Parts: sequence; structure tokens; C-alpha cells
Amino acid sequence: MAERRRWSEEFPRWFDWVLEAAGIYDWSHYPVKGMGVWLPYGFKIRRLVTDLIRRLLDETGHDEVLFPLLIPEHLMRKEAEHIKGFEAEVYWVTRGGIQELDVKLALRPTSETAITYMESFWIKSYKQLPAKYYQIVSIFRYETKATRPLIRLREVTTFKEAHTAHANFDDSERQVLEAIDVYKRFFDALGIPYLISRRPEWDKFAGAVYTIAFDTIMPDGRALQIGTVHNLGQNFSKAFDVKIQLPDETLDYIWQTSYGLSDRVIATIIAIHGDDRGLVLPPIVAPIQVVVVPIPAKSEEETRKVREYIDSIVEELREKGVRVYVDWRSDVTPGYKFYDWELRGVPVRLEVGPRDVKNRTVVVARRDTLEKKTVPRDQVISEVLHLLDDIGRNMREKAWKWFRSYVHRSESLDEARKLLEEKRGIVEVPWCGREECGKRMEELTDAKVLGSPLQPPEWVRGASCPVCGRPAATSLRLAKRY
Ligand SMILES: Nc1ncnc2c1ncn2[C@@H]1O[C@H](COS(=O)(=O)NC(=O)[C@@H](N)CS)[C@@H](O)[C@H]1O
Repeated sequence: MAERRRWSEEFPRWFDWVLEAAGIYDWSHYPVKGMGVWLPYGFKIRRLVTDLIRRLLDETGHDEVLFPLLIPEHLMRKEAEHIKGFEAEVYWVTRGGIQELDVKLALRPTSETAITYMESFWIKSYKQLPAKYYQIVSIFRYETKATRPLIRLREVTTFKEAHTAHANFDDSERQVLEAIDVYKRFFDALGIPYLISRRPEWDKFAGAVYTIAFDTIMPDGRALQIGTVHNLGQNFSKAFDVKIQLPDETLDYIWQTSYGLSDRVIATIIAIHGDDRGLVLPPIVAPIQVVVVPIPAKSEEETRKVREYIDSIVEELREKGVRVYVDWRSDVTPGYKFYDWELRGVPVRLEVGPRDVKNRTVVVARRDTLEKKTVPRDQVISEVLHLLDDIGRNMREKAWKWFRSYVHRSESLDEARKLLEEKRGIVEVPWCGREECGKRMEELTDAKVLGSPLQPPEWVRGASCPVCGRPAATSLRLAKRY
């Protein structure tokens, strides 16, 4: 077992250590750069995370679909901005067996081209709209910046991409707001803090009219883009000639949005909630929510009583839908088991030995605060249910409190640069709204622009752009980014 890392001091090494030590993901052995293997325990977490986003999308009228992985070159090239933006990242298949292919096939970097092409056959009338599809698939991008497990992959194995079609611009704008709300509920359920920004014109999704992004802050203070919502306007529907008949019998191209999440969501659950002992999992995505550790008894009789006592607790918890596991291993000590299940982030641990059977008690330990207490047997179930709810809330509040301490405001670029240099995080400064000033700010602070709040914030009123001195129209957020 690689020796422990400190979450707070050496986050990147801690992250690599915990992915392997907790059995989440094997990044170091697979012989293709930017690609790793989901291990059994990690895959169970991934399944619970994808179940959650599926529920939120299904409840808001989306239908899950599945498109081919390969996109022929002529489709990839139809939307000029799109291919320009992805040209440097697309993997191409050029042979089938010993045959050279006459048409190069792209491994999908995202699926707007494939989906809009198929919609040109399917969608003819406004009566069929809105059409709201999503898929959770692998996408491939030949990332040239440093690849990192779950954070910057070349095969993005948990890519949830939603694609919607609408009869008019207003409907597509409403869909953008719905997508933002779905992502808020998703990240809130996982206790992941975020700032929502409209990306600047020079950093929007290739082919979009505009991009709205969710950014969080990782333990090393750098910002990470964890979700994006794009209004695509009619850029793709014009390129693919997807026209509908409107109520007044005229024809028009459809209006589209797309919004995506990836393995990064799981990276932030691990990174933001983790501590020096390892994972701390939100109960909603914990494969094991309660682990029971029997304390060995001396006699056969006592062992039998402990087992019966535990079996009755487990049965009652399972009846309540709690995911419970009893660690009956006989070759390791209770202490080792405590370490092992803390490393795997199990939210609640019950310790049960002969003394507990005699006193009709159970020792209950919570993973987030590491507090332990002895609870009477007849209160165990209600105590566990309360804890699972309280742990989720406590983790979310703690993460938001930490996040807010990393978000600053400043009217001086010099101060902003120093803040980002010394503490990292996100610094918000007044901005006139002009691109050259935004880009100049990136240079002067040696950071990247995340974008602006969706509405101009009150506090910039009367402030001036620190580059050109013009009155600020809104604010600009700067951060060291992944
Ligand atoms: N190389 C990568 N590794 C891991 N996650 C990534 C990678 N590239 C992008 N992502 C994540 O995937 C999300 C969606 O990607 S995106 O390019 O912004 N948007 C799209 O592809 C649109 N078609 C919406 S699905 C991003 O917000 C980011 O969180």
C-alpha cells in the first residue's frame, strides 16, 4: 500500500494514491496515455453517480439514446467552427483490418454532428419538439495538455452528453435554464460547490452561440470546469439542413442546446470531500453506506450471540434501503478494518462486540467528522438514518464554506495576481466587457478567464475596468485552471 499522502499539502500525489489505494481506478498500468481502468469499487461509485444524473434527466423529459462511436469525416467537417475547434483533438480510424478506409472515421469527440445529422431524417415538424436526448458514453480527445486520471483523459469514459432540439430561440433559452437547474441539483446532491459563469467569446464551445460553465475549486486551489451548457443556436441545424414546419406553415431550422458532464464529477467527489485518511463519500453515492465491524468474542457462545445481534441490525437497515456490509474477515484485526473502510470513505461504521450484546448497545462512528458514540440498540436504526442524512448535508456545507474562502473580489490586477499566486482560487475583477481587456487581464495576472456571472453583479456599479479605465459593465473571474 503506497504510504499515506496528505490531502492538504500534496493534493496531486494524494489523489493518485487514493485512486489506487481505495480501489477506484488504475491509471498507472494501462499502456495508452490518458486512459485508465475503472476498478470494481470505483465502478460502483460511478454507477451510483450515473444513476443520479439519469434520474434528474429522465424526470425533466430527456430520453436516453445511444449513437455510434464513429463519425465519418464529411459529417465532422460540416460545421466550420466545430471542426476548427476540434481538429487538433480528433482521433481518426483510417483502416479496417488490412483495408485502407475510403472514408476516414472520427472517434466521436462529442456528438453534435452525429445527432444533428440523424435529426435531419427524424424531425420535420414543430409538433415533434422539444426533442431531448442524452447518452452516457466514451468520447475521445487527443488532449495535448498533461493528462490526469479522471480529470484530463484522452478516453473520457463517463461522458454524459445531452442534446436538445427546439422550434424557436426562446424555447432553447428556456432549455439552457433547465439544464443549469439540473446541474445545480446534481452537484448539490453530491455536495460539490461551484461558480456558474458565462465563458468569454474566445473560450466558448466550438460551434456554440455561447457557453455557460460550472467551475469548482480543487484542493490545490486550481479551478476545474465540471460541467458546461451550450446554446448552439442554428449553427448545426443550418450546417445539416434540419428544417421544421412551423405552426404558420413556414419552414425554419431547429434551435439546439447541448450540455455535458464527465468523469471529472467523480474526480471532484473524491478530491473535495477527501481527507488524509482517504475517501469521504456522500451517502447518496456510497456503494456501502454502513459497514459493520464485529469485535471478536472469546467463546463460541459469545460469537454466536454477536452474529445474531448483528444479523438483526443488518436486516432492519436493509429493510430501510440502506446499503450495509458486514466485514466478517477473520484474517485482519478490527483496527485494520477501521483503517480500510475509512480509506474507502464509508459514511457510517458500526462496531459490535460481546459487550455491546450484553449492554444492548452499538458503537456508531461517522466518517466525515470521525466522531464516535455509543447508541442503545433500539435507537440504532433511527440514528443511522439520521446520520446518513446529516453527513450529506454536513459535507455539502463544509465544502461550500471551504470554496467560498477561495473566491475573492478585487479592483486591482496586482492584488489579483498576488492572490492567485499565493492562494490560488478565483478572483473576480470589474470588467468593461471588451475582449482585449479580458485577454490583457489574463496576461497581467498570469491566470485564465473563467468568464462572467450570468447577470452583471451589483458591486461593479461605479467601478472601472482595471485595464482601460472605462466603466465596468460586469465582472470577470480569473483563476489558475486545470
Ligand atoms: N479531456 C477531458 N477529460 C475529462 N473531462 C473532460 C475532458 N474534456 C471535457 N471534459 C468535461 O466534459 C464536459 C463537456 O465537454 S465540453 O467540451 O465542454 N462540451 C461538449 O462536449 C458539448 N458537446 C456538451 S456535451 C466539460 O465541461 C468537462 O467537464
